[in-house]
Amino acid sequence: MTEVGPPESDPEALLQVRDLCKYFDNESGLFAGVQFDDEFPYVSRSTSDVRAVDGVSFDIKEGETLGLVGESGCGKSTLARTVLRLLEPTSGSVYFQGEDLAELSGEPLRRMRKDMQMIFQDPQSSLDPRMKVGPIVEEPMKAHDMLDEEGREARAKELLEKVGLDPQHYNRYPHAFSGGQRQRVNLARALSVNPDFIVCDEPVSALDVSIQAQVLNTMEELQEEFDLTYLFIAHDLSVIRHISDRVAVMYLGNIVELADKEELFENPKHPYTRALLDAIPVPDPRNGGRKALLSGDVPSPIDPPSGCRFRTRCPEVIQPDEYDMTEDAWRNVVEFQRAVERRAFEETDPDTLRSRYFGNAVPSGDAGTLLDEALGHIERDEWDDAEQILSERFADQSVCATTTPAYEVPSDLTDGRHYSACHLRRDEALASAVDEPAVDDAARSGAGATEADD
Ligand SMILES: Nc1ncnc2c1ncn2[C@@H]1O[C@H](COP(=O)(O)OP(=O)(O)OP(=O)(O)O)[C@@H](O)[C@H]1O
Repeated sequence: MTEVGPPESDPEALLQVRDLCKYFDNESGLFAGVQFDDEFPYVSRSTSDVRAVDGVSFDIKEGETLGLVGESGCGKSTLARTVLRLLEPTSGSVYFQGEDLAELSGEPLRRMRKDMQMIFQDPQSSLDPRMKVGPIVEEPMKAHDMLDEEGREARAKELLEKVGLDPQHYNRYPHAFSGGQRQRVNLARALSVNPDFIVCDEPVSALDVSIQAQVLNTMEELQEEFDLTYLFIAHDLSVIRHISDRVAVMYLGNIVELADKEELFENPKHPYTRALLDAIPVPDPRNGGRKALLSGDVPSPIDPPSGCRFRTRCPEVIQPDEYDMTEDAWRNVVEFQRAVERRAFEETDPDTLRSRYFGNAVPSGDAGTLLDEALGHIERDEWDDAEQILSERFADQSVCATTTPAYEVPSDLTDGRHYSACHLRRDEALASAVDEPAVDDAARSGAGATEADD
């Protein structure tokens, strides 16, 4: 396990998450996923764990909204549930108001949970259709023995009004409300126990765009009025931009970038963040609606890439030190290696492949010899051998594969900190650490980078 989140912790933060991991066993059965070794103790770690959250660290300050964004399946919901200890962490720690949640159980944990509420994506299924909305809002108060019956009803009505609903609708059933209104009922329910912190897991994703902004505005007003702190999860960057103070970008179980909102959107430092921003739909249809999308699939969280998780799709993966290819020749090698790995073509003739993939720049020297060997294997239909040469001698030799990146870089647009898990930022991180030697240990010693351990 390797810590790959922002390294420093703010002791004043409301929530401190440190090196948090949540792995799921992907198989069932007595010996499923267990590897047998020749030596005692004979059994080592599970080989089929889904590493949904793998070494995540961040803080959330009181009163702020941290946006958490990433593609479907990157681990956002698992992270949220593990932070709230609805899921037991595999390792790592979560401190809330200075208390280690792992140390709590029974009544103290229950009390702490009152201060940490969650709102889910689907307002339809999170409301019991057989219950009227008044009692739905009162339910958490009842569970925590808050107020008497009359007091709870009065508070429920007051909260319905605060979230923008008619308190007269206390006796209506959820089906009588629209999607946006149902999400407002969820908000009222979460607020009923007077929490400090709310995890909002895609709360507006199921709503029409026109309704989304209204619900987001209400959430901002409530934050102000009730001194709330939000962890706000969304895959939609425009929603994240609307509501967040700071933004964390997640990819395959890791946080790859974290910065103030303005800094992140205007000055993204991680190629994955840039790719996400480039994929935002462009309103002008003459631009084709969307700009470049990421190529390739997200790798499996069961066997994630070593080093930087994004390296197998990264357009800017770094050339191994041992070669001295031109920028174009290296890009061509990367593209060819990925095409061979995906078996993206059937052509086997070396000259045709050379002109198709290396028209503008062919590697020379040792790299050229290796490429010739790989092309020879393809000509003989030995695809696995070609793939092995290209992966082992090129992709796996990159610093992006051998070392896990974790850098603190200067924030150009705001006073906040800017974390970027990308080796392209190493020099920047080191230079800023030299300017301000006391700032951060993580930006030294390979700027927090660690040898890949997988
Ligand atoms: N109970 C589970 N058992 C095994 N794997 C799981 C379990 N829950 C989640 N996963 C896997 O963990 C990874 C992260 O899932 P998670 O739902 O946290 O992602 P997400 O970013 O919230 O996605 P989405 O936006 O689609 O909800 C995925 O590969 C998912 O298949």
